[in-house]
Amino acid sequence: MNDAASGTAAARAPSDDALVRLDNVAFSRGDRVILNGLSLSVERGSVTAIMGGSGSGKTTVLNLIGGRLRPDSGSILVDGISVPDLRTRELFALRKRMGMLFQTGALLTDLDVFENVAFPIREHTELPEALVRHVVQLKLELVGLRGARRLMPNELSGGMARRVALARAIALDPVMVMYDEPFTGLDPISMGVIVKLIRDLNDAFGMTSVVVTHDVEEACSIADYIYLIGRGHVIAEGTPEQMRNSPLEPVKQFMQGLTDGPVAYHYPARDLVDDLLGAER
Ligand SMILES: Nc1ncnc2c1ncn2[C@@H]1O[C@H](COP(=O)(O)OP(=O)(O)OP(=O)(O)O)[C@@H](O)[C@H]1O
Repeated sequence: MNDAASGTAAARAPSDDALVRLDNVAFSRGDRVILNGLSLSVERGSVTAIMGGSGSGKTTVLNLIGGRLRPDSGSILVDGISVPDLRTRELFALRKRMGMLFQTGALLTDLDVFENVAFPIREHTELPEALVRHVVQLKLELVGLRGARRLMPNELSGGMARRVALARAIALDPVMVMYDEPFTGLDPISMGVIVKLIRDLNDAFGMTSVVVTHDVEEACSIADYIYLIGRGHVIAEGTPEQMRNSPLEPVKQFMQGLTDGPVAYHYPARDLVDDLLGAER
């Protein structure tokens, strides 16, 4: 890692130990270019944060890594495997190795905590019931909620629900977990708990974590390496310290939470005057 926060994906020396590598990825939805020449890599065993303004394409990147979306061009390798080239069954197998904690974190509302965590195990394996129970208890113990296993989702606080979702994301012992906005809507204490859990689980089990977030403080406290994306590609990258000290305006703007600056705040739209004077379109 060198010369970071300098604004290009080439800032980090290439490493053979990347679990995920995106190279020159382009992705559009209709006429709208979302990603255009995005390159990044995620080192094995690391916690890597992907930051960027709203709508900058962070969730899209996770969906591309997980094979839920296909790039228009560029390559996406996970553990050396080209994700866009996988057939459905192979993709399914790869996804078992990737835990995902979605932004909405939705637990299945009709199932209790225990059954929510058991769900992916029952879906993806044929483990005998006794072993399923064993695994679920262990996962719940890791997030401190073994005692809450018979509660229903509507009986949980936001922080507890997030922890259950985390236990579910690691139920199948994934090599990598992707977290989409894991801190959103949590009070500072619950946020601190989730930050610590993500870091501790990553380190204790030798996992690799990718965390998409807007939260600068949390990203800096949890991540080994940060990518800031905008305008379809990596604007800057570096360790938290390098990002904090970056002289680049877009990085300063983002790290200091300023709405005015080079990073676009507005979703692309036609001219305001045209909208105010023109007919609805
Ligand atoms: N299913 C979809 N259909 C059409 N456009 C979409 C769809 N999902 C996302 N987009 C658009 O793609 C762009 C990137 O979305 P994405 O969710 O990746 O951004 P993000 O950086 O994760 O944003 P946020 O932080 O607000 O969640 C946005 O402009 C969004 O409107």
